Amino acid sequence: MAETVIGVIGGSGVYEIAGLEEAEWRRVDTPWGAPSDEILVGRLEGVTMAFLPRHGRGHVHSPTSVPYRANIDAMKRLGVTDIVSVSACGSFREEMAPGDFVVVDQFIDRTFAREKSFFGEGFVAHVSVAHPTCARLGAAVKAAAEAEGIRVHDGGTYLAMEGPQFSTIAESRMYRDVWGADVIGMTNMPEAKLAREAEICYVTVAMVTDYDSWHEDHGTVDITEIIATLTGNADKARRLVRRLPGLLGGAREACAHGCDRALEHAVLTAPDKRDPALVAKLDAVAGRIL
Ligand SMILES: CSC[C@H]1O[C@H](OP(=O)(O)O)[C@H](O)[C@@H]1O
Ligand SMILES: Nc1ncnc2[nH]cnc12
Repeated sequence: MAETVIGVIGGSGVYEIAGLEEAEWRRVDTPWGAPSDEILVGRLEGVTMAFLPRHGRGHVHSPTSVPYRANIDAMKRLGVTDIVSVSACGSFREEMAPGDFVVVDQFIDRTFAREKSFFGEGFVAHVSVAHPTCARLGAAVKAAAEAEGIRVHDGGTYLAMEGPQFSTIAESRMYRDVWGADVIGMTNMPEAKLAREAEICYVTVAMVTDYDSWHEDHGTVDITEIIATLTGNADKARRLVRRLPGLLGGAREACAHGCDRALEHAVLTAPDKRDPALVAKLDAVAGRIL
């Protein structure tokens, strides 16, 4: 059995978590550049946790400029086995109201200005993201939310847009009525895809802040209202996170859904054709199969 190391990527409004023992902010260098910030590493109920504020403390990185590859690589270097992303989102469903949490299980990736893979020329690999989140981790975060009395929806499709502007009314209606998305945000892609490439279990807890711009009774998206809702959501998120060590435990078996073996048959480039420079950069992400 391997040791569980829980990684938490905090989104807008979630820039720290309190209560970790032996906690220290650690700088982690990666071949993909610097992560969004230092990573807070500590222990909770005997389980190691690593917390990274996605936008950096002080909210420095835009959704487009977040160094997604460096963030996931840094988590891997720290031994993280399970990543929980806590992210603000807009809602396309009446019943997914501001203040509710949604355990996301599908994505529509509409981002277009980001590096989306660790692999490429000289080391080509294709992983499956048909099931982009880990069902075991999803069950744990749902249980954690319920234990904290948070209204939580089990399953939902997250549309990842490029941003930083919010959607037009026409886009908002199309995402909801034609594409069937449930929530919208700007950051969880390519993060989820990169976590899969790095063989780390990943799940998104989407924290609803607004009804985007489709809802006739709620007007259009308004950043002031979002920020007001964010504050309450962030506190709930921190309470949810504190429940995770108890639910996941300190030791873990191989993931039943195969997230931790995603690279098993994924690499197509013949060993003698691989680019040594790229292989060197993959020491953490693909170290298990190299
Ligand atoms: C706070 S408004 C929009 C901003 O919030 C979300 O960030 P995150 O996913 O990191 O919580 C959304 O994706 C946008 O980046
Ligand atoms: N309506 C929205 N669209 C995109 N990202 C968001 N984050 C929070 N609300 C959002």
